[in-house]
Amino acid sequence: MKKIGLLGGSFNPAHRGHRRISLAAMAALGLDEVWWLVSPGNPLKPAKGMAPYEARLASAREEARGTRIKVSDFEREAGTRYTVDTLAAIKRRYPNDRFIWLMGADTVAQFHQWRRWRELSAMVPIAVIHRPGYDAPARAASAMGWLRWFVRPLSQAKRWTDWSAPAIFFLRLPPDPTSATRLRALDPNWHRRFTGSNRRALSS
Ligand SMILES: Nc1ncnc2c1ncn2[C@@H]1O[C@H](COP(=O)(O)OP(=O)(O)OP(=O)(O)O)[C@@H](O)[C@H]1O
Ligand SMILES: O=C(O)c1ccc[n+]([C@@H]2O[C@H](COP(=O)([O-])O)[C@@H](O)[C@H]2O)c1
Repeated sequence: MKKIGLLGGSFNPAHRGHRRISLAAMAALGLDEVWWLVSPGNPLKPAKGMAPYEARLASAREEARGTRIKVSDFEREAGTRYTVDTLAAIKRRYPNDRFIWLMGADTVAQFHQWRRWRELSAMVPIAVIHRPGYDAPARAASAMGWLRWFVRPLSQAKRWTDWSAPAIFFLRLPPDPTSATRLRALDPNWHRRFTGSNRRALSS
């Protein structure tokens, strides 16, 4: 049995924040691996401004290099877009492994808009990762009205495989202020580095 953290994201582009929180979560939760599930398209985000899938995947591979982070195109392969469907498919395909869903505190505000989010919460434990500026809004989020009944103390975090879902806790890791929004503002054409002839030049 492997213990695996799942970090779903747009990775538009992947950045040092993703890498840092994944490595810190690995240590805090005793994970064997973290899988970055590169989303073909977040159902709640506009397609406009989303770089091509291959570029996002390539940026994630570069950022994850040399670690136990595995970059996965599972959602593209399985044809799933909603996390509840992705988790069902992953659990079917890897019945002997244990999974925990990792998400930054900023995503909790919209969690009540995710498809069948209560059902999703009953499928795997959830670790909410500290993100500067988002912790208080996360605790006050709409979904927390229900999820708060299932909050676990951080002191039990390493024993998450003993828990039955729903189970959620707030993981305080060294904060990292990096965001893809900011990186896109600095370099709107970041994806060119990972596409077409540039990509071939880089890898040769
Ligand atoms: N610096 C960070 N600290 C904590 N969590 C983060 C950080 N960056 C990203 N995450 C989390 O990683 C997951 C994937 O994030 P995503 O690919 O959307 O990056 P992002 O920087 O949040 O992008 P954008 O600014 O475009 O929304 C989400 O759960 C997000 O909350
Ligand atoms: O399942 C849903 O309804 C749903 C709605 C919004 C976001 N998600 C997932 O949330 C993860 C984070 O997305 P993002 O774009 O904020 O990086 C990613 O795995 C998305 O597929 C999932």
